[in-house]
Amino acid sequence: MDRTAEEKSNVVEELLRENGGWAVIDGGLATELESNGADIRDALWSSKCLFTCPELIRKVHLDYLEAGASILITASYQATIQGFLSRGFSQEDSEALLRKSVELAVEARDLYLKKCPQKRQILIAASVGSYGAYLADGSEYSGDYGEYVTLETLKEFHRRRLQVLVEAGPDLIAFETIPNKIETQAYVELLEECNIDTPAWFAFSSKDGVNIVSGDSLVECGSIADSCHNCVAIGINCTPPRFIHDLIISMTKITKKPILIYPNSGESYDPEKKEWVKSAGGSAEDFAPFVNIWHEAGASLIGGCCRTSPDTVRAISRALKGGA
Ligand SMILES: C[S+](C)CC[C@H](N)C(=O)O
Ligand SMILES: N[C@@H](CCS)C(=O)O
Ligand SMILES: [Zn+2]
Repeated sequence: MDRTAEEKSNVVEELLRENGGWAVIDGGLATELESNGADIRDALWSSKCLFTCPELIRKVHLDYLEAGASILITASYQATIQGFLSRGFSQEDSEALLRKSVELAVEARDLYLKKCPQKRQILIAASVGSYGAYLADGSEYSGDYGEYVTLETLKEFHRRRLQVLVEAGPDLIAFETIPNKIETQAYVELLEECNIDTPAWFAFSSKDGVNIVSGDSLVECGSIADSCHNCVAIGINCTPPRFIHDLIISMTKITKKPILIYPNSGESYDPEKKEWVKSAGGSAEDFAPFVNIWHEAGASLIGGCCRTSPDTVRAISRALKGGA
């Protein structure tokens, strides 16, 4: 049965209510695909797996559900029509690959619920990575697109991709690793212009605990997201754990919507080698002891991003249940 626009927009609130005020997002999908043997050192990054090993994506989604996640983020972060076309796929096949990312997560949810004795709500969030992710040069961590990329360029870039993902029926759209104000604005305008009624979250990335990675103001970008009718949660992803607390405090000042955080391990990404490099930031396992502090500070949706694993999600889940 089709859900009404109002039912659709309440999914996050309902999940939080059912769960007692918090919910666990999954961990790094790409990271776990790599840990399972996938080679994603490629311009399409993890979205390459949509045509090379779709069954592995389904397995990794299942592993995250078994670890305690209630929200699965699809393998579409770097899946774009332009990226697939440049690899020789037709328009039709490119759109089918985008839909496939949502279908794989839905299949994992169905498989999990079939064998899970305790039924629980599980949401599918369709990942939309930035234009910088598509460029495959790590520019989602700088937000520097040069002077020729305009608001209109970005809207044109994302428009059909967003429509196809929405038509595949996810519960949510996850705008992730948003690096700058212009792309935030592009997403908000597209949701409106395309009459999309699927709820969305806006997750920004930061490398200083104050602003988002481009240097644009978190307060300003968060407020643009907050004023968007579709927006049901705002937060931070793929950011070192040591910055998270201050960022949550900043966000509590600009929104009453649920705050989400899913940090990375604190390592740095080398876009040329497509490898993560150890830094003083520590390891993913280190952040589980902080999740209750982050929850008390105002975050209600908590998970992990790059270089986190089902073990991270298990530890987050245990900590929030009071077992850490
Ligand atoms: C979130 S980053 C690690 C994704 C990969 C990057 N866009 C690249 O293509 O190198
Ligand atoms: N959700 C993405 C990473 C965003 S930085 C993935 O792991 O595939
Ligand atoms: Zn990440």
